Amino acid sequence: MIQRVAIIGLGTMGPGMAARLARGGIDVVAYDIAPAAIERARTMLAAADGVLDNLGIEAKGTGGSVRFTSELEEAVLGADLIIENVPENEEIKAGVYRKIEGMISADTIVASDTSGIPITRLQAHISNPGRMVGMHWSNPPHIIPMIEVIGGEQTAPETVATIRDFIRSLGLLPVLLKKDVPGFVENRVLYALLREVVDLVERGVIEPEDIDTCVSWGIGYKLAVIGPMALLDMAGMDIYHSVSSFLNEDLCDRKDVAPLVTKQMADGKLGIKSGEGVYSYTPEKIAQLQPERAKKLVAIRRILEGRE
Ligand SMILES: NC(=O)C1=CN([C@@H]2O[C@H](COP(=O)(O)OP(=O)(O)OC[C@H]3O[C@@H](n4cnc5c(N)ncnc54)[C@H](O)[C@@H]3O)[C@@H](O)[C@H]2O)C=CC1
Ligand SMILES: Cc1ncc(C=O)c(C(=O)O)c1O
Repeated sequence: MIQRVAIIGLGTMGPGMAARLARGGIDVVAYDIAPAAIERARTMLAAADGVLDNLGIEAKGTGGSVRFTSELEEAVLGADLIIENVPENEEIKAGVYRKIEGMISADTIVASDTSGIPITRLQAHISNPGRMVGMHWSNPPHIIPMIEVIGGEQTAPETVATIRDFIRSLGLLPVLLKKDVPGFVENRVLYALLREVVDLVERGVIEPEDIDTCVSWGIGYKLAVIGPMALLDMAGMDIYHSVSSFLNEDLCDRKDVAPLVTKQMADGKLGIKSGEGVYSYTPEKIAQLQPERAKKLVAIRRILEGRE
């Protein structure tokens, strides 16, 4: 029974994850190497809690708790589950595993929120790899209920089953992968789409604002209700066969990072986190955008769950 969870890493994903776990009655101790991240996380946690109220997510039992600490050992002491949530860099993740394995019992489950580093690779950096599993949340983690569960080659079946059941106990949706592939499933689909989108903008086929409208109000809107495999049945496999017979060979299949992305990185234009990316963001715009997006995601989710 998982009752106490340690979250290591409080950046984009950590605070929302902590809020959602606590709402599920879990006691969370959250740590970050950067004190500023811990302070920022306190504000983000409060905001996420407000969104969970708007989502109508009731606290389980008497509700869980979230405590922040700047001491790694305090975070992991007595934890039933460790969620590693540090930058998408294998060496940084490996460093965390090396640090904590002397602090936790050999059978404490260590779950990585990695976006796509194969769990089999991460397992090479921890003792008793059978207790390591992928637990890939989606951003924003307090709103998106689907969590991918990925076993590496050495992950014990009972580890996968424990995390699957834990996610279900929170009222969330575990999706179990049959194979440990780079990017897992959600990000392989997302990155195939993003590769095509960036290519179309880069080639001057369409403006960023217009492709956002096209995708959000076209396939994005549809896919929220009708999954891609079900969409094949709705469109007709014959249509898909005909169109893919000429279109597949024309789709972007680049194996490198698009120049547009490389330039944005070189210019420090990372997006909301740097104030400018594809679009520009003032602090006021950011303060308005995130609750506005949360409100829309909440409304859509209520409808998709048949609660409206
Ligand atoms: N940003 C996103 O949309 C999503 C990210 N992920 C994955 O989750 C993980 C975390 O992603 P983000 O929250 O976006 O990263 P982030 O870069 O926003 O935050 C990472 C946090 O980890 C902290 N950190 C760095 N080294 C550390 C260490 N050794 N010990 C403790 N804390 C340390 C940093 O101070 C920072 O606060 C990554 O593996 C990422 O791929 C998963 C789903 C969505
Ligand atoms: C661009 C991008 N990359 C990774 C992830 C998740 O791992 C997300 C997301 O969760 O939305 C994303 O948007």
